[in-house]
Amino acid sequence: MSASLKLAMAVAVLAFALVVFLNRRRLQDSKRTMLHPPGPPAREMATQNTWIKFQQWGKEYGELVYVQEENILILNTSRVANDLLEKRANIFSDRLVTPMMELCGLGHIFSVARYSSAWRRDKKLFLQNFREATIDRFYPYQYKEVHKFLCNLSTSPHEFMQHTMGLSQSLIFSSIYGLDIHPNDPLAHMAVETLAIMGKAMTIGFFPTIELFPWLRYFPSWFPGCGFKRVAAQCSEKIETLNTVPFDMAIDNQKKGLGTSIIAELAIQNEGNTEMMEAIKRMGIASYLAASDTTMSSIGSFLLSMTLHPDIQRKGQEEIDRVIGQKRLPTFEDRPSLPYVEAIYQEVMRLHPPIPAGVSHTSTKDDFYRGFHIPKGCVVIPNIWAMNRDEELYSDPDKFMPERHLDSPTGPFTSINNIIAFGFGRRVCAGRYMADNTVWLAVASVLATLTLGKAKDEKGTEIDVPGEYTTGMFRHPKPYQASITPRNQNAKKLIFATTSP
Ligand code: HEM
Repeated sequence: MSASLKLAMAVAVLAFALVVFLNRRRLQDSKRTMLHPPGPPAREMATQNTWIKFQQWGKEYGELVYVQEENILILNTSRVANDLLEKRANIFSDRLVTPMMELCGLGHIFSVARYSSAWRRDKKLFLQNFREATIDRFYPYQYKEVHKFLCNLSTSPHEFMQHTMGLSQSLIFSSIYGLDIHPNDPLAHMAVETLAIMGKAMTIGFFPTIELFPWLRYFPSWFPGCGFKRVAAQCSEKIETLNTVPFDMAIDNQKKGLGTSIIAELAIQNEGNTEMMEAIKRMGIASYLAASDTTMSSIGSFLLSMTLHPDIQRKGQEEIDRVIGQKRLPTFEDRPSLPYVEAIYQEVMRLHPPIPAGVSHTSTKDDFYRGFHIPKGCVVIPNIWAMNRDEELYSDPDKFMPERHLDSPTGPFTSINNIIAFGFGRRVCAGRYMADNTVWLAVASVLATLTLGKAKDEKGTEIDVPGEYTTGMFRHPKPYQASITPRNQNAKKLIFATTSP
């Protein structure tokens, strides 16, 4: 090749590179000047009750609130959530996995994992086993655990919060692994602790040093400001134990003929397939981590709502007496005949979503919506709390009012897709059919047999119930005192008949 040809080619390559460079610069500049949705500066972000702050911002800035320095977009109505997270699910289905989450060993838990082929395989496995058509395989476990819950509430009513947690935990261990794990079992304790750390690790602003200086992850835990590493190491160790111990126990039980389970059956079907075995393990731990705090929160909110609203409780009880009578406990077959009970359930899910600020989605490319630019990598927070209190959809939105569902055009028996508490699009709750059944059965069974009310002090004066909730990723009623008694002798007999052999 002649020298002049080489020179010409070099010039051409340089010119091409310059054009690409300038184009990219122009694109970046234009993106920088593109219009983002309005919003406050990052310093106004809260770490407690974030959903309430986001709701207030919604009133100030509108349905879309953008925190530019953090590339965070808050969605305050189901309309915008539907447009972005459902209709544009190809863009808005990723998750943000922060360095802290990675250190905690959460990166591969599929409920919080990145949107990838591994996630798709795990979700498929999950949906195959938790889809609506086969969800009745969990009925026997749900009946057993809810009936045990009724017994526990009758025998030690003051421990109602522990019983609610026990129900949510035992159900998942029994229905997924076939294990009878008592709430005092070290495994159950470990799971509760893991969830607590997980909630913190996923809350923006909770571990500020690692968020601000991600490279600190490479420093030892004794280094000033690196205490988060100790927390993360504990979490990751617990996750490993939760991933393997119940799985191994389930397989062992199956081999010894001590009982089967969905996990053991899947493991046997896929013996020798290491990839699938790992996916089955992940399904187990993902179920546990996603199911227990959420189910417990919903049932806890139901108990609190009945304590605070005796008139509503009475209407629910009257419907059950009228439709089912007092000679048996409610079953899933009764559900379509109990509109008021359904309305109570729907109202609990509306007013008290267990994850009020939802689980964030992340966008995988630039997008434009309503004339606004939503940059790639944007953390999208679906503020379920505000969506469920949208004044355009719900009159007097802060009021516990089951009747609103009876009066709505769709009636109380709406599609599960309309229960916003279960999230959105491709990341929608994978266990929602199971969760929906468990919470409904607990609601109907408690109404059928027990009466909740305010506890009384030694002078016979009612003890106030402030109706307060915890803050954090999961929202739970704070401890309070309640009176829980069987509705009558017949109800007592029904409750204890369920546990007699
Ligand atoms: C009342 C009970 C429950 C509520 C309110 C609830 C709510 C949610 C929410 C809000 C999400 C995030 C959705 C999103 O990203 O938009 C989610 C995800 C998930 N839930 Fe639930 N959940 C409940 C019970 C359960 C149960 C019982 C299971 C399993 C047995 C479960 C398994 C999952 C899984 C695996 C995911 C992750 C889905 C994904 O990332 O693709 N959940 N849930």
